[in-house]
Amino acid sequence: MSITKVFAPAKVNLTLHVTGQRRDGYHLLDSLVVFADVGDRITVMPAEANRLEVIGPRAAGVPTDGTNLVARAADLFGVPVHIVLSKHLPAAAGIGGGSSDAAATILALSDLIGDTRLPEGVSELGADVRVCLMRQAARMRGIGEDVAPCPGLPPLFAILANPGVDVPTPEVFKALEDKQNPPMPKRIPQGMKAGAFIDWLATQRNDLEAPAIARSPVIRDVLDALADLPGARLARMSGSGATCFALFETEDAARAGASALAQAKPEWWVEAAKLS
Ligand SMILES: C[C@](O)(CO)[C@H](O)COP(=O)(O)OP(=O)(O)OC[C@H]1O[C@@H](n2ccc(N)nc2=O)[C@H](O)[C@@H]1O
Ligand SMILES: Nc1ncnc2c1ncn2[C@@H]1O[C@H](COP(=O)(O)OP(=O)(O)OP(=O)(O)O)[C@@H](O)[C@H]1O
Repeated sequence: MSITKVFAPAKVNLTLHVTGQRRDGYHLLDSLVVFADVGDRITVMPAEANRLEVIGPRAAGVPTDGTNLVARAADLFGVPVHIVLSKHLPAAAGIGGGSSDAAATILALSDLIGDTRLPEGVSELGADVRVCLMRQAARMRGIGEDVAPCPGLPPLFAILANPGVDVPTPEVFKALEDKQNPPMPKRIPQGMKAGAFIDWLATQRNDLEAPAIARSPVIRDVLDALADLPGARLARMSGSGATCFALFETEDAARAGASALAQAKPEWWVEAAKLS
């Protein structure tokens, strides 16, 4: 066994339609999910006993004990490992930090032990873990367990912005008044250029945006600031927030916008990213 390094990309919900609620309280979703080229990094090494180190610019406040999703994912394999988690994504931010870290840990351990079969208990780690294991554009339905690749989308240039407020996912779902909303159309358009695809995305929704803004009004400020940037074609919240994204037709426009926003709002987390 040797050292394995895996990137854990930010997950972005380009759309998030809440279409119903199950008896156990979990919500039914229809979401178009893509992944960014910004994310956390996981290094896994064989060890005598389990050990987890959390380092990096966004490590503060992230659990370092057995509750970290990385530790919980590693436990599913029953093999002692030393894991270094380098946090670059804000936590409790709607971009799947913990879920993507858990998925990356599963991929790293599968590689280390040379067995690509998924262990029991993956779904219990979180609703977003399945889609994060795919690491490519996907349509996610059910409560998150029904994931299908969604090929043929154009690469999108984006800014991700988070104002620094933690938004606990259960609170946002609970505050959603109307749980029965229309799904996305049966077919998601394929083969479109970025501009036309962004126009189509604008006809879709994130149903958690309103309840998240009601709880944390600063999210409205983030959306407004993103929408005002030159060349921004669409601003929307990801997941249950508070991270929002703006989409641009060119990489230059996204990079220029990210620099301007980071300067105007130094207390926010702001990153230019390519989504695919
Ligand atoms: C909002 C999304 O980020 C969209 O991608 C996900 O659905 C949430 O994924 P996650 O953070 O991995 O969620 P989990 O850790 O499994 O669930 C956190 C809480 O969110 C609520 N939850 C989550 C997923 C879902 N389909 N319905 C829900 O109602 C439940 O109250 C649950 O206790
Ligand atoms: N590896 C991890 N990184 C960040 N937070 C973690 C991790 N493991 C456990 N946590 C805990 O999980 C909580 C939720 O963090 P996470 O970054 O997964 O956000 P999220 O908004 O639920 O993501 P999602 O987009 O899937 O809804 C944090 O407040 C933190 O206490």
